[in-house]
Amino acid sequence: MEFSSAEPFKGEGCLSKEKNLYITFVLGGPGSGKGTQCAKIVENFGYTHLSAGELLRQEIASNSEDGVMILDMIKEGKIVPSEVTVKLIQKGMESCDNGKFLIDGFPRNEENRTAFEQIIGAEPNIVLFFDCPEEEMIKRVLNRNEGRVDDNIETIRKRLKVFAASHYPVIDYYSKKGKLCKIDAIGTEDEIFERVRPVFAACEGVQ
Ligand SMILES: Nc1ncnc2c1ncn2[C@@H]1O[C@H](COP(=O)(O)OP(=O)(O)O)[C@@H](O)[C@H]1O
Ligand SMILES: Nc1ccn([C@@H]2O[C@H](COP(=O)(O)OP(=O)(O)O)[C@@H](O)[C@H]2O)c(=O)n1
Ligand SMILES: [Mg+2]
Repeated sequence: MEFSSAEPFKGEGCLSKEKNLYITFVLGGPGSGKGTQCAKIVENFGYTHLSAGELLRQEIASNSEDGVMILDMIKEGKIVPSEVTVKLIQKGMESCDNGKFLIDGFPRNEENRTAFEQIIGAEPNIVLFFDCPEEEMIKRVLNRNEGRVDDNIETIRKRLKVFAASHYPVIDYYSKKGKLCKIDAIGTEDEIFERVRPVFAACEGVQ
């Protein structure tokens, strides 16, 4: 486990002036189990879960100005312009008293990463990366059954290509900073959570 950063981040951004932020980015390909494990982390460690994809889907559902553009991008498996996504994450963070956030499905590329740093003015304490083989991710997404427009084989293939092309620089960046915690995402949901638990249990004492 390459992970060292346990201190809460006290930066210059508007959010971080108001409260101690403790931010975890949760990364992994489509179907790697990010949302499933986030629910368990929330249950056990009291974090606020902000899924970038979910925030974007809510924006589509609310018929906002950007909704049509976001829907087009999601249908094609493309990454929505970072400013749009980061503003939604910012709203989610600001509307919450708790400073402990799980930011799921973000940053998906370097542009996402730098936009977060610029707009929020904070960086993550930990980055979880769920490492899962493509065939397993395809199987899980096709069985997901949540009625999502992007859970079909054609869009999954596109999303996997985007993932393969864009995630590595982000992972590498946080690995070099000693913040990356890579989790083997094969196994039952409970088995995987037992790999996740120690990461958060180790931080309990310093929050
Ligand atoms: N360890 C696991 N083994 C088998 N299926 C899983 C596992 N974890 C999650 N799933 C299922 O796989 C699908 C994708 O999981 P999800 O948490 O939505 O992944 P992600 O948010 O990374 O796309 C869901 O239907 C979920 O119930
Ligand atoms: N940071 C992000 C996260 C999601 N998205 C879009 O939202 C889609 C669904 O993201 P998601 O995180 O809900 O998907 P899963 O990995 O959970 O299957 C992605 O394929 C992108 O089109 C984005 O553009 N930027
Ligand atoms: Mg998800």
